[in-house]
Amino acid sequence: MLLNALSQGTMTRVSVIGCGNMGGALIRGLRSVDGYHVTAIDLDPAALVAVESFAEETTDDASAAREADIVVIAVKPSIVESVLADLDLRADQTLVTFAAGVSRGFVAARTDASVVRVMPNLAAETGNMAAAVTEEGLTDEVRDLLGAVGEYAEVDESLMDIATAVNGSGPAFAFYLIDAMKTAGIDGGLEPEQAERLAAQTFKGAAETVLRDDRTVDELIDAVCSPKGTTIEGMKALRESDADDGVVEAVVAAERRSRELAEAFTDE
Ligand SMILES: NC(=O)C1=CN([C@@H]2O[C@H](COP(=O)(O)OP(=O)(O)OC[C@H]3O[C@@H](n4cnc5c(N)ncnc54)[C@H](O)[C@@H]3O)[C@@H](O)[C@H]2O)C=CC1
Ligand SMILES: O=C(O)[C@@H]1CCC=N1
Repeated sequence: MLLNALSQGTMTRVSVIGCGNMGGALIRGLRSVDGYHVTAIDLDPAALVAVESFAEETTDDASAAREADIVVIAVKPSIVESVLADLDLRADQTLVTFAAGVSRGFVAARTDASVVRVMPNLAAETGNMAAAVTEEGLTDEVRDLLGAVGEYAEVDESLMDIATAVNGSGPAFAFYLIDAMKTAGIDGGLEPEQAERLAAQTFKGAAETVLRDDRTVDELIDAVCSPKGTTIEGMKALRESDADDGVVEAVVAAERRSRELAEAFTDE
């Protein structure tokens, strides 16, 4: 059946080069959707073992990427150039680069494939990825791929540094905030497992509400705050704290680092 789908062109062949945290998350996420034939490529045998039950093929041979419709590069930024030097892609292939700070032009200058730059995040694994993608080089095939594992925003490449901070690094900031809520729950007497479940599910539910509900965030906060109730007291404490500043500082620091990284990847 797989062979039929491949020969009829209803299956998109995706090669993922670099199957660590991010490449592995994409591979795991694609396993839950139909229509993708995934080849996992990595030099580290342990990385291939970790994804072998989620991919159709695993190999340490990057030339396997010649068979793909879409080639995803998910190696560390410093390795992108050497990976591209060893790849010989065709003009009818699409190369998706995940590397932070590496410009689309830097990659495009080193391959015949058509290039699109994406800033993904780890939630690809559960189909909840938030990704930013450059308008330049974007095809419906890539839109479908990103849509298969989450939501995406099409942005001008000049916005990639801020996107890297907000949605690329963002999961780490959210994990940190969930942990703070969990710790407060434990301090109040909940078991660690209960506190983690309640805190994480609360963030998940709140995020889902923001995405689906037409009300503004301020209106949603109001909906939780009963007059003379509990939330209003908590919100007073939160508004008087430095919480907003801390989040802004985290995003600004990550954005700044993305710009610094970019300076190392220029052909000028
Ligand atoms: N980790 C994350 O949450 C995110 C990462 N990214 C980007 O994704 C890229 C990968 O990051 P991570 O997955 O965190 O790194 P990682 O270190 O977890 O994974 C990189 C993988 O590349 C493999 N690799 C190294 N050289 C290779 C080669 N020549 N050929 C094939 N495979 C090779 C390594 O063995 C490793 O398994 C980076 O460019 C990063 O900026 C983007 C958004 C989020
Ligand atoms: O920390 C990093 O550099 C990568 C890019 C965004 C998330 N992780």
